[in-house]
Amino acid sequence: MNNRSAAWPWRGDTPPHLPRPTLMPTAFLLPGDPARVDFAASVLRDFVVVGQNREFRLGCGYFGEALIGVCSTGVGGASAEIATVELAAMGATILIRTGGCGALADDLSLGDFLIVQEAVRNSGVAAVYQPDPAIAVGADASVSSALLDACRSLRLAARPGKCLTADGYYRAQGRPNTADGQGDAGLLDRFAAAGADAVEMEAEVILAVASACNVRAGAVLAVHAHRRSDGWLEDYEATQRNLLRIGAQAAATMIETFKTQ
Ligand SMILES: O=P(O)(O)O[C@H]1O[C@H](CO)[C@@H](O)[C@H]1O
Ligand SMILES: O=c1cc[nH]c(=O)[nH]1
Repeated sequence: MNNRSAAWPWRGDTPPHLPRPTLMPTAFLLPGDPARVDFAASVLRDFVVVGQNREFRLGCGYFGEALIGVCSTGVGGASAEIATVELAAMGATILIRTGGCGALADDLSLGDFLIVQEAVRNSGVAAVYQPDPAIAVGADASVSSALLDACRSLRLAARPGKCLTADGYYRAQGRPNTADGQGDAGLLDRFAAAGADAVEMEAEVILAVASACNVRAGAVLAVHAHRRSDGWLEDYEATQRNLLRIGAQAAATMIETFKTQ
């Protein structure tokens, strides 16, 4: 018998998209790329991949005594919305995007980290959760502060700032859609004029959905590309491991902080 609800198609406490861990962490790191989940084995103790369905690869391990989950969101707002809703409904209370971005700000270099304080309003998926464009979509201040502290203690170059979440990678980020096509530098100028230090594809959605689900969320973004100098970080692996290290240290701090309050 099919007794699943179309409105909420969970089988009991099992979500329709994400694998469910037996022991559910309260804090999750959210890379876009499923391959980055496996890098967590070098950051978290006893790291185990729980499973993968579609773009959602999920694993768990320990940072000190803190149990931390890592779950890929896939590319873009639609799949990031699914991951955020399902993790929140499974009991996650802290979500930290650990992703890559294309920098716009001149003071950001390849391999630097941007700690997102706010997303410039742009994503259509985020607008479903916060329709008023005049209302800011921001990171939880305690998450941002824990991320900045983690960068400081790891001696990694980082600064707070604003990202812009695009609902596409090529034209939506001012790129051409053929190898010999023209990009749209004017779009990048408009993004920068609106306050964006960098462009990526999930953060505004995660922050907006997390807020609707009463979950604390933030984001640390590594500068994988620089759209002004046209630079591209080819040797990206160490930076991706540092993304997870920053996120894990901040998540462990958050878990400890909220345990003791
Ligand atoms: O570095 P990750 O987290 O995969 O995310 C970035 O990379 C993808 C584009 O290549 C988009 O998902 C963008 O946000
Ligand atoms: O330029 C970039 C780099 C990473 N991720 C993006 O979405 N854009």
